[in-house]
Amino acid sequence: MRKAMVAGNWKMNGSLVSNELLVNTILKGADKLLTDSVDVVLCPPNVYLSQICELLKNSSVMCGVQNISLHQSDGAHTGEVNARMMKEFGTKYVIVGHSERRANQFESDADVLSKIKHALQYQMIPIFCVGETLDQRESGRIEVVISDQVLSVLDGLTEKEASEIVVAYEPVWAIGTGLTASPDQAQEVHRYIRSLFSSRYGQELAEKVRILYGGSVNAANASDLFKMKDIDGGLVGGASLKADEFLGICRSSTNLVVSD
Ligand SMILES: O=C(CO)COP(=O)(O)O
Repeated sequence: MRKAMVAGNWKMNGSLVSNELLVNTILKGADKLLTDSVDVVLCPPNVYLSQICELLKNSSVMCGVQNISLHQSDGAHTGEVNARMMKEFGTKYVIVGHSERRANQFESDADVLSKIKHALQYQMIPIFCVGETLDQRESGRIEVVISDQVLSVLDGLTEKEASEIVVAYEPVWAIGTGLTASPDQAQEVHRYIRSLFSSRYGQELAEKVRILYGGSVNAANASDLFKMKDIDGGLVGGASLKADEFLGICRSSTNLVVSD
């Protein structure tokens, strides 16, 4: 059975004061009943990692990061932070291949694969993001784009590594736009992603992989999305900066329809 998961990607937002208020309010609402049924993860900007990990220390809410360096070894890489350093703070998850980094930092599929491998080497779970642009969707290329992104990673992973990652389907046109994919549109792509895992590694492994949806998720639309068979939770941007919205999304995910 797949455990639901909701991860908040704070992107480049926050301050020492606002973070403390946000995390403490989330912690008040994220009781054991909730975190027993959904993995709740907060991914702040790196500079706040120490603060957030400290605030989360005795809770069942987990900490993640938004990126790790492509450079695995310590050394002369000005401005970079590697997986080993993140892990020292107790970081459990790392977002890899987000469309904003693919577009703005020119991260390639090969970079994404390297980062996934670095993360796994330090026992961090990668949240591997894929998704098509509006142009790609409208020109009927969703499956080509998604399979290129997914297979370029699966081709470089062992079966064990593939079983350890989380996938996030984030249609680029739905990120930060208020345009959410409909539950049916999202389910269709999630089912396709799972079928790619299944063709490569068999149904049993594919059924264990968690596939999150991201793109304008909020407390009002989350439960309809999370009811879909292959949607196992969410990767949330804007709404993760508001405690009530984020907790509402986490609660919706506990209604997940999961397979045995
Ligand atoms: O990019 C996202 C999460 O990684 C989604 O962002 P929004 O929820 O703000 O659309």
